[in-house]
Amino acid sequence: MSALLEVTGATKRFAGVTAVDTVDLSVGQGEIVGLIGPNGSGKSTMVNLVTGDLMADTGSIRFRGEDITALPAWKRARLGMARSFQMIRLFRSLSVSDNLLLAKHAGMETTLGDSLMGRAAAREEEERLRVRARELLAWFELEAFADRPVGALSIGQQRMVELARGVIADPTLFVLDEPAAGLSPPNVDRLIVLIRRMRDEFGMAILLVEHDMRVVRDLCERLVVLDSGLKLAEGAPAAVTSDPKVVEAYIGTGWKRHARG
Ligand SMILES: Nc1ncnc2c1ncn2[C@@H]1O[C@H](COP(=O)(O)OP(=O)(O)OP(=O)(O)O)[C@@H](O)[C@H]1O
Repeated sequence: MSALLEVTGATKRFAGVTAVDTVDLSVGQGEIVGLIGPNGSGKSTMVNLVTGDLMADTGSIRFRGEDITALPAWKRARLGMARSFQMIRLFRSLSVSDNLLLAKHAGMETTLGDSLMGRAAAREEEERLRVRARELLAWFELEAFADRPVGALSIGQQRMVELARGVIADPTLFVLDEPAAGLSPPNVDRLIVLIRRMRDEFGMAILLVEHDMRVVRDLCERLVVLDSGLKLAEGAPAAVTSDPKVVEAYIGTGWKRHARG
């Protein structure tokens, strides 16, 4: 069976720096794959190549059997790709509920859709969307915050809103860029449970960039390690995190401490 996502030989250079160097990466249907590596190893660049926020200089990307190498981010989103960002990107002055509704609208051809469906049908669609947003807010235990501006929420709650905002688009692949960043240990525990449930209940595959080794080891079925833009290792988390060349790449970065913790 072909992979859901198949990146072949992706390369991205920035003035003198090869941030990602001929990297292959695949994610299967419903699989949770972790992308790890020391600071500056190319993880964010790789994620941006997958989502279309950056275009690869060379290499190809296939998603759901389609060549998406030249597609912009919004077209990849429409094909079923969602993402979260390292620095949370939400509309801080808008309510939690409106952030979800806007996310779904961004994936719909609203103007064209309205005229094609007629106003009654558009209203029905709007109502369906509101019901789905309420369901998801309950799923993420955010109902009590539905009408609050996002900016008034804690970082942990904002991370949950980001996840809900991705899930409302019904993605087949959700790309998460450091979802545990800035979370307290109890919130990291909760995040691990929720991400696994997202995959199990909604059937989506997850590509995860993460520095927190507990998250990576608890959640991921496969790890891909980058170092200086190159793929250094790939495999099951236990084998990869004890691989001497992976440990060596991380020496001096503080990761060994996390890895043992
Ligand atoms: N827009 C850019 N312009 C120039 N150089 C860049 C740009 N983006 C990334 N780089 C460089 O590419 C390399 C890889 O960076 P990238 O952010 O992808 O690494 P990372 O593994 O995500 O790092 P971190 O773990 O610190 O987030 C680094 O040397 C970085 O300085």
